[in-house]
Amino acid sequence: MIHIENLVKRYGDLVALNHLNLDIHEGEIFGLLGPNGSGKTTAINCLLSLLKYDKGTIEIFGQPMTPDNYQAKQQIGIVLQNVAVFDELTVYENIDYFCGLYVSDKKKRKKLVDDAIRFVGLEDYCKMYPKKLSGGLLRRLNIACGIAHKPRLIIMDEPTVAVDPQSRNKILEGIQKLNVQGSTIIYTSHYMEEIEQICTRIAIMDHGRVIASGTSEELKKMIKTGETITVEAIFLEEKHLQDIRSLPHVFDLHYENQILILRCTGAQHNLIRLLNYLQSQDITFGRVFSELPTLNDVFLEITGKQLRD
Ligand SMILES: Nc1ncnc2c1ncn2[C@@H]1O[C@H](COP(=O)(O)OP(=O)(O)OP(=O)(O)O)[C@@H](O)[C@H]1O
Repeated sequence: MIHIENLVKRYGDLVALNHLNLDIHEGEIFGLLGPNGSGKTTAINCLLSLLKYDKGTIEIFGQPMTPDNYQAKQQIGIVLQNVAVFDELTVYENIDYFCGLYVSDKKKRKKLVDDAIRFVGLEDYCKMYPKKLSGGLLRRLNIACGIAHKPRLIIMDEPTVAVDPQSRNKILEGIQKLNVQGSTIIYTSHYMEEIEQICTRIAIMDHGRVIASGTSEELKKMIKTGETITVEAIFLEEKHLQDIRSLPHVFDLHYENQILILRCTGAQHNLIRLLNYLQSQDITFGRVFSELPTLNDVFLEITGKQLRD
């Protein structure tokens, strides 16, 4: 459905997209995950022909995407980071206005607007003006305005930034529902939990290019980390650290402020082996937990830095 090849976008000397390649297929909830400044919004803006780029090609629905490709634009719904609604119009009127840009038939439009209102759970707020809405409700309105015309492709750029957990869950559930109803979705975020929860395929971006892509499971299989074990309130001497470092399957050890963090390759009994060792040395400790790899581990291993700022 979307083919982006070798896309380069510069802002003066800054290279925001550095030979970006992306393929997105019909039916996916495609997640673009990356830290602040990695180029997600720039990529979306180029895809929508809102920004001129320096090099590369973008195809959408099998045609080149250009500023005057209105046929393609009609089939796209956009929910951008900044809420863009009219303060002079009520909730209902706002959604009706945006839907009216695509659907002129009044009867058909009424049904679409009603569907969108139900969809984001704004039934009780139809007559309210945006200024009276909380941040979370305003975001939901922003989404309803972007998706009411039931587009084939929906692009959402960080729709949950600064949203309360209840609204966030509602938004995430809604995105999955839209996908089931037939829309392909591109979802950008720097929240890896959200991306993991809803996306069927993920591209991790850093410095304007894709550094890894696949399903969440595929991405996690690409890395060495199979398990991260944390032990709190533990006092260890250098000799212990050396012993622990040489336990089977341990490939990285971090010890600071009496917290031990061990990264192990995917193997059974890593935790038991560590606990047996601590017991054999009469070492006391507080909380212990073992975690499976996260997308942050994928990012950390590939780039050497955390996904979060
Ligand atoms: N209009 C602009 N002029 C100059 N530099 C820009 C402009 N827009 C973005 N940049 C820079 O381009 C890089 C990519 O920014 P972009 O907003 O695409 O990243 P992002 O991954 O969407 O980040 P965020 O999660 O913060 O939205 C950053 O270094 C940013 O500072």
